Amino acid sequence: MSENKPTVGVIGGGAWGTALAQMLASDGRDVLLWAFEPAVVKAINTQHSNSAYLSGTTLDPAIRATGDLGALADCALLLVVTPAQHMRRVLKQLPHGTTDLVLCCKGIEEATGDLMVDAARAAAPGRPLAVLSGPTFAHEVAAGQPTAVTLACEDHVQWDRIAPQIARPAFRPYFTTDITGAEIGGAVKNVLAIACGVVEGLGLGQNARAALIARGFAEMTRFGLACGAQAETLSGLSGLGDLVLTCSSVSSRNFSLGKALGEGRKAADVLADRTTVAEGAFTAPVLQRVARTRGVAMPIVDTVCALLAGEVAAAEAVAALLARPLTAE
Ligand SMILES: NC(=O)c1ccc[n+]([C@@H]2O[C@H](COP(=O)([O-])OP(=O)(O)OC[C@H]3O[C@@H](n4cnc5c(N)ncnc54)[C@H](O)[C@@H]3O)[C@@H](O)[C@H]2O)c1
Ligand SMILES: O=P(O)(O)OC[C@H](O)CO
Repeated sequence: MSENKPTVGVIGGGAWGTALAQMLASDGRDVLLWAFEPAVVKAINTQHSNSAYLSGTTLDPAIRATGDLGALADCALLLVVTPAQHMRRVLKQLPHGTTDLVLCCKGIEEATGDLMVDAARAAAPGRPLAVLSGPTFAHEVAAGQPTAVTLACEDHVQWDRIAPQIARPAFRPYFTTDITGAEIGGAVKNVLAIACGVVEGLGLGQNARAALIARGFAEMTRFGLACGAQAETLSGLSGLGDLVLTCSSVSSRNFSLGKALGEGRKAADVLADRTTVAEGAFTAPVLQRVARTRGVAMPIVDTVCALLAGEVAAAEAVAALLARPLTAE
């Protein structure tokens, strides 16, 4: 056990929770990771691996796993890395405490339309909340490759508590107090990445993908501003930065879902074949609902919703987008 550095807890043993644990352990600190599946707990503790969600990485022995959320009670900081739709239920099982929760999941809660921060506030009252989001493929972070993120905090006091525990030579957080903006960027980019994957699956070329990224960013910005986000956050790491990453690579589960749709597969079939999460598939319908309530036009998001629901074929969906009335940029 490390003598000087407090143990950090990670809630969620998927690719991202495991990669964050590996990154956190890289300065010799102990990390306690809660995983949902007993087999993942066992594999981390006995084989120092998580082949179910992050294959090919030998985990630092300073990472221990548990299936008991109560075991995290003494951790100095807790990173929350469950899928968005499971977060509220998991946090309700966490013992009461005043340790900071750093929310690392990207999505909007389907049942309520809540951002993660609102769901977490209700599920774990009394805990200070921060949001970590940005262009972060898990396998690259686990391999120690340079990565920068937005760490949205309530204030400088919270930042001073959390940032030193998270920053590493190759993992660089940037400060903002715009928690809403950091959340919205991460949630909306997943839906837009599905659209970019469709373009790839249909073989429509690089011009079309760049157009979708730019017009998608316009949708993200309209929605974010309507929800009180700051433009600087939306054009930063957690917004535009993550949008560019996720819209450019089949390493993205959202992009690869879209690619499969473009190739003619049904969303339900693609998702049934996976154990990993494509958050955009869950966020898209609730994002559409909230955007309509707020009077925000999001035609690309609408198109993704129609595709996911199987209401339209990919080629028709693209044709309909291109046939919209000409307008100002
Ligand atoms: N993978 C990445 O590169 C990455 C990067 C940044 C953010 N994120 C975000 O992190 C969050 C977690 O994604 P991930 O990639 O680590 O997951 P993953 O796709 O690798 O794994 C799925 C996770 O879901 C969990 N799970 C399944 N059923 C559950 C249940 N009933 N209750 C609680 N947990 C359950 C599994 O234990 C596993 O941890 C998502 O919101 C994702 O958008 C992922
Ligand atoms: O694989 P995706 O599409 O969930 O993207 C992972 C991360 O959010 C990229 O920042």
